[in-house]
Amino acid sequence: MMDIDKLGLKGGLVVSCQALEHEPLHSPYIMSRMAVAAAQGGAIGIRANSAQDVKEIKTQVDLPVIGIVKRNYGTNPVFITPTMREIDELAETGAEIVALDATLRERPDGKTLKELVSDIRSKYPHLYLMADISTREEAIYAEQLGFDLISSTLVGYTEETAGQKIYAQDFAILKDIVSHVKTPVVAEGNVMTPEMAAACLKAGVYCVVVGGAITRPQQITERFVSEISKLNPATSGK
Ligand SMILES: CC(=O)N[C@H](C=O)[C@@H](O)[C@H](O)[C@H](O)COP(=O)(O)O
Repeated sequence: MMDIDKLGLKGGLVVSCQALEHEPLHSPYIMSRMAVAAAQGGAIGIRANSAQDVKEIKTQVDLPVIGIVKRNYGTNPVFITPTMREIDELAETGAEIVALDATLRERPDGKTLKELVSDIRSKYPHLYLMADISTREEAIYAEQLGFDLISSTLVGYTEETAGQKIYAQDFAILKDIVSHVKTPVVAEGNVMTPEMAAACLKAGVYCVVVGGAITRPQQITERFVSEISKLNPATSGK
C-alpha cells in the first residue's frame, strides 16, 4: 500500500539541488556532492532535475528523491515534467517521487492533466506523485486527481500569479491552500532563510523544499552584494 508517510519527509527539509545548463554548477557530479552536503546537514530528502542528476545523486545519498525533468516545448509555458516522455526518463532513475506541473494550462502534447495522471498511475504504480501548483484552485483539483503531495512550487511563476510570494502576508497563500485540501502540502519556492522554513511548517505544511538559498551560490552572492553595495555602489563586481 502506498503511504507517503513511509518516506519520512514529514516535518523536515528537502534540499533542491539543481543547476540548469546555463548555470555555473551544471553537472551531475556537482549536484550529487550538493546532495551529500545536504544529507550531512540533516536534509531528509532531495529534489533534482534530469534523469542524469537523479541517477548520480541516488548513488551518493540514501534519501528519498523528488525527480523532475525541466523541458521546454516551443512556446508552451509548461516546463516541469510536461509529458510522459519526461516521466519515462525519471521512472528508471530510482526517484521515489516524481513532480510535475499541475496547473490547469494546456500541456504541450495536448493531453489533460487528468489523462497524464491516469497514464502514470497505470504505467508506474510505484511512483508517488507531487503536484507543482500555483493557486488554491489547482491544489483542489490536484487533490481530486489523487496526487500524493501538493507543492507551492509554481506560486509566482505563472501568468496568473506573477509577483506572488508564498511568504507574503504571513504566508497567507500557504495557509489558504493548507485549509482547502487534506493532501499533504509542501512549501516550495523563495524560502530564503531557516526562519522562513520554520514559519512554513508552523503554517501547517508537511515539509519544506529549499533550493537556491542553499545550492545556488550565484543567488546567495547576489544577495550579499546587493546589501553591501547599498553602502557603496562601486563595490559590486557586476
Ligand atoms: C519555478 C521553478 O522553476 N522552480 C524549480 C522547480 O523545481 C526550481 O528552479 C526551484 O529552485 C525550486 O522550486 C526551489 O525553489 P527555490 O530555489 O526558490 O528555493
